[in-house]
Amino acid sequence: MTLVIGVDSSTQSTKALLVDADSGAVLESQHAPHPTGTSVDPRGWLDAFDKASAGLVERAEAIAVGGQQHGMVALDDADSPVHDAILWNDTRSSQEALDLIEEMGGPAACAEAVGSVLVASFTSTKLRWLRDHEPDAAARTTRVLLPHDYVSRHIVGGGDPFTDRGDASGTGYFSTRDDAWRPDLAEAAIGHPVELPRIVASSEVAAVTASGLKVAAGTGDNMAAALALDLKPGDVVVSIGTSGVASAITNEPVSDPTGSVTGFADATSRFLPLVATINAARILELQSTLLGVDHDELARLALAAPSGANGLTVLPYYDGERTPSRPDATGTWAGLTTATTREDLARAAVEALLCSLADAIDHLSATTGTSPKRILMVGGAASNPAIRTLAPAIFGRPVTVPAPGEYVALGAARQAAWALAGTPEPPAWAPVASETYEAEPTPLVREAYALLRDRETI
Ligand SMILES: Nc1ncnc2c1ncn2[C@@H]1O[C@H](COP(=O)(O)OP(=O)(O)O)[C@@H](O)[C@H]1O
Ligand SMILES: O=C(CO)[C@@H](O)[C@H](O)COP(=O)(O)O
Repeated sequence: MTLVIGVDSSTQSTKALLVDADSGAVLESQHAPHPTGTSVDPRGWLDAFDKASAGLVERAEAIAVGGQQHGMVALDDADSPVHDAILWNDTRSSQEALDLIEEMGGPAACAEAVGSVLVASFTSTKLRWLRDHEPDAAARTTRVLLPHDYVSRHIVGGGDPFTDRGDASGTGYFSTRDDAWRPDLAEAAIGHPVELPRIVASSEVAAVTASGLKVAAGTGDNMAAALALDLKPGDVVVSIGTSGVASAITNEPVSDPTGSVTGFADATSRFLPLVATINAARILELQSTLLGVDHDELARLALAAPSGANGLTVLPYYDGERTPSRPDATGTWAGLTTATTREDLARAAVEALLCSLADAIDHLSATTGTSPKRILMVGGAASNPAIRTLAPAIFGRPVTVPAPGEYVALGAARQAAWALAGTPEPPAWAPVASETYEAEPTPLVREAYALLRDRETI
């Protein structure tokens, strides 16, 4: 049996899967936590990789890493980080995003140049922040990597760094349309030329370790999930991890001058327009903590309350928000009374998360011009019974939930198997088992949410 490893170096942890390259069957799975916060020492991810892959690496022929998108890993000429990695969900560079957009000629010109209108998530805005707030660190920066590139290079043990078009398209210095770096934009962001990783196709081996392990290009986590789920045009994936995401595959690049939809490339030769929110699974985590319950009890409470939570509505932009672009936002609760119950509080939190994701699906449909034929739901919080039960009601459509699994890591494993085979198309693996949930739509919940969303302006 030929074995490959797929890795997900995500916001909260590293997950590693040992997978049969021919069938896609997952044989073993391990994980290790990441340092917490939105600005972290990236070497913590290397330690997590070492722990999560221990005992698996020796048995595999190839490996690939899917990683949280956008994070800035700025290195000096000795390959040491000049600063903590600033992550996709750190909003400190929101003003820098506006400055860069203006320098590029406005939102439409920016979307045309790099596929997306910049927000604080994009790597280039973090480089500009470094230039203006940590000039010594910026001056020492010779090379800029993305989180997954940094882990891949650790696996190889040095050498020329590499990445792929999918993750590169989230930097703000890559042209999705032309499929090429825009080194001029990286230079404009940080103030001097920097070395960028070589771009490698998913079907190629990027490097080979001293022990003979083949390392594929790797990609962004959302691109890896698309590869695992074998997405086709018309499918929409909703992912509920630290970030909330709605994404779809298109054959042509997408450019949205309003900035709601980012025009990413995927890990094949197609495109992955995507809407991302900063607040997702943590909305439920916060609610569980405040109520003093675990995930299952939160679900039980939420399902025991009526639709609309007796008039209680939450705008869940707790940590600032990216879509809509409200970097300074905090959460807002409306409709609390002395009759409000614990059940209502749980229900309102679940409905808020789903309404935010329903907005994301609507943005995606409006920009791609197609309504979803199928909605797939993955990510840590997709296993929550209240999320599964209420998602079809809030989205107004059936929702298909693949069997619980690490789909980013599985997509990375499929890329590793693809690079090993060197074929024009990825290996054909059996479709993942899934269950479809249906419910009567509850449009009044979305109407109440939209009123609150549009009433608040920060
Ligand atoms: N049953 C559940 N109900 C709600 N949230 C859950 C459940 N299981 C896991 N989560 C949440 O999912 C998140 C982790 O999901 P994951 O997709 O691995 O995130 P990331 O990729 O951002 O690291 C955590 O915030 C965790 O609390
Ligand atoms: O910023 C984005 C997408 O543009 C996020 O989706 C990150 O890629 C982090 O993903 P998770 O760790 O939450 O899965």
